[in-house]
Amino acid sequence: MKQNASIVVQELDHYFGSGKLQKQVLCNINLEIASGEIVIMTGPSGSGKTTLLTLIGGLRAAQRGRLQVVGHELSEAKEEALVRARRDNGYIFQAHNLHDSLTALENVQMGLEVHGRWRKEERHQQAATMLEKVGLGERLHYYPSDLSGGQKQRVAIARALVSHPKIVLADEPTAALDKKSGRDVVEIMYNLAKQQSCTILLVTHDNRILDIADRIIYMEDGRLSKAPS
Ligand SMILES: Nc1ncnc2c1ncn2[C@@H]1O[C@H](COP(=O)(O)OP(=O)(O)OP(=O)(O)O)[C@@H](O)[C@H]1O
Repeated sequence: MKQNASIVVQELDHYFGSGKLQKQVLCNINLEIASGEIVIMTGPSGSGKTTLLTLIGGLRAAQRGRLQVVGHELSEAKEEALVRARRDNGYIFQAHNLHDSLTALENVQMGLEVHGRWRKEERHQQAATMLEKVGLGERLHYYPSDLSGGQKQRVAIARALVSHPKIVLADEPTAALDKKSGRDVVEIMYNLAKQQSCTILLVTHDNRILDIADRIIYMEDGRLSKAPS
C-alpha cells in the first residue's frame, strides 16, 4: 500500500440479491488512489461502476474484501461509522440533487451544516465565496428552477467542495449537460480539486472529459481491467 493512498480497495466482491437470485456485480476489485489524484472510471452500462463508487462513499456496506478510505476502515464499519465517513466526502451526481425550495446559497450552506462545525455567519461567508469561485457570485439568491443545467451543476460542485473534503465522488456529472457546459463544469471541478488537494473519483461515459484525469480505469463485467485502446 502506498503511503499517501487515500482510497485502498483490496479483493472486494459485491453481490445483489440472495439465494438463487444472487448476482455478483463486483469481482476481486483491487485499486489504490493516491491523495490528490483525479481518476476517471469508464466502462459499459451495468458493469458495476456506480456500485463501486457507492461502496467507496460509504453509501452501502461492503460485504467482502477490504476497503479503506482516508484512513477509515469501511469493510467492517457499523452504520454510524459509515455515516461519519459519508460526511467527509463530497458527492456530485448526474441529477444535481439540489433542494428546489432553497436558494443556491442555502444549498451550498447545507454542505457545511452537516458538519456542525461552523457558525451561521461563517457558513454564509464560505458558501458565498465558493459560489463566486464557480462563477455564480451574481446568482447567490436564485432558486434551482431559475438556473440552467450547467449552473445547477456548478452549485452542486460548490456544495460538494465547500467543506474542503478529502475526497469527491462524482457519478456522471456531465450526463445532462451540453458539450460546452459539461466541459466548463469539469474544468471548474478540476481546478478547485487541485487547489484543495482533493482526490476525485469520477464515473463517466463522456469521452470529451477524459483528458482531465491523471489516470483512467476501466470496469467491465464487475472487474477492473485495462481500458481498450
Ligand atoms: N440495488 C440493486 N439491486 C439489484 N441489482 C442492482 C442494484 N443496483 C445495481 N444493480 C445491478 O448491478 C449491476 C451493476 O450496476 P451499476 O449501476 O453499478 O453499473 P454501472 O456500471 O454504474 O452502470 P451505468 O453506467 O449504466 O450507470 C447491474 O447489473 C445492475 O442492474
